[in-house]
Amino acid sequence: MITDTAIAERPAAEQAGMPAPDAILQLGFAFWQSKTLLSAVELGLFTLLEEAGPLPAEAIGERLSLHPRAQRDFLDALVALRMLRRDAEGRYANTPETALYLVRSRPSYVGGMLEMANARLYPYWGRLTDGLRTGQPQNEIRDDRPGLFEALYADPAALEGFLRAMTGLSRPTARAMAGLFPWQEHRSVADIGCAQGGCLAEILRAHPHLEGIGFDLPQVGPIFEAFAREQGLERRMRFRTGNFFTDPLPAADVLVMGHILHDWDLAEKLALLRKAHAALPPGGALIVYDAMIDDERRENAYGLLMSLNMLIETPGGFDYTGADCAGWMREAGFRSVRVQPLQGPYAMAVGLR
Ligand SMILES: C[S@@+](CC[C@H](N)C(=O)[O-])C[C@H]1O[C@@H](n2cnc3c(N)ncnc32)[C@H](O)[C@@H]1O
Repeated sequence: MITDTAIAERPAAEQAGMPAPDAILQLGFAFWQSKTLLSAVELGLFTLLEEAGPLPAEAIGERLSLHPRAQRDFLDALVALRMLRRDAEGRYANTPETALYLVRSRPSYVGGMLEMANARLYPYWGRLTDGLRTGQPQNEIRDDRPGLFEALYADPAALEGFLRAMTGLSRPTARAMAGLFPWQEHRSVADIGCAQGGCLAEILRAHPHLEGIGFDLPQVGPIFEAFAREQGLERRMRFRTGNFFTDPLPAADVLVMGHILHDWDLAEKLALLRKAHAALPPGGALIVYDAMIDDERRENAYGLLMSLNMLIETPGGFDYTGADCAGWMREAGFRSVRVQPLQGPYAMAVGLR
């Protein structure tokens, strides 16, 4: 995006031999693009276009109750952002990417995460400066409510939205993990803090010899079980209720902790790693995955921003580098610890008991 100011400033900057301000301005206004996409997901635009498209602006406006003043700019902005296509007759349609990932009925849908970003993270990130000053969460638990999961899970719609969001977020990483870990050497896997079960389903589908357990808080059980049935995996993935701080972890050859350690402070992270070590049989493995920050803390902007998201969302959580994680795992007793990239900003740390 090039703003008017950037256009006016660039020749002046170039003439004076100075760097142009474009990158700064684009980053500063990146929320315009982001919120336009998030509103399109909230409105179900991509799903509508898949079911009834291609459609002209007026028809979309009518179906989604958009004000006539907003219709064309909203849709054409999405064309310019490469999220929609417009044909010669002025009808709008999905791109191959939005058709695959932003249509609600598709198993490849990643919009659950964007729905949560729109409903929760977008307003809470508006208070980032308060979080930076106070070190306190800026979400539902800002006013001393018990904890993130207790607050979320008290509201069934928020619970379902959050769990669906986790599936959207973790599916590409789970797919990479399904291909990059030697699953053929193991028979069972337990996903600790499994949410809806999206990660487990990807692993089990790729490796038909494996049996899986999803371990999570009791409120998650019915949603996990419904998802397992939907995936046709109800015989191979079972739910075990438990609290990973106070209850024993399930027995399995491989334990997975995805997006778990980053929710907690250092003492809690170490307690979870020790507990995983104690629960595994000799030769068993722990896989930790997160948007691990590069060891120099210079490159993985997503991982670093995810850590700021933990500042907004939790009392003590933070993201960490692969070297941090490997060090903690060794401290907890794991051997042969290695860190391996998965996809995008994600990496896994694997350690053996
Ligand atoms: C950020 S989500 C990660 C979900 C999933 N592993 C993934 O990567 O998509 C954290 C999960 O941990 C679960 N959880 C939080 N506290 C827990 C506890 N004390 N015991 C068991 N599960 C817990 C939550 O219910 C949620 O499903």
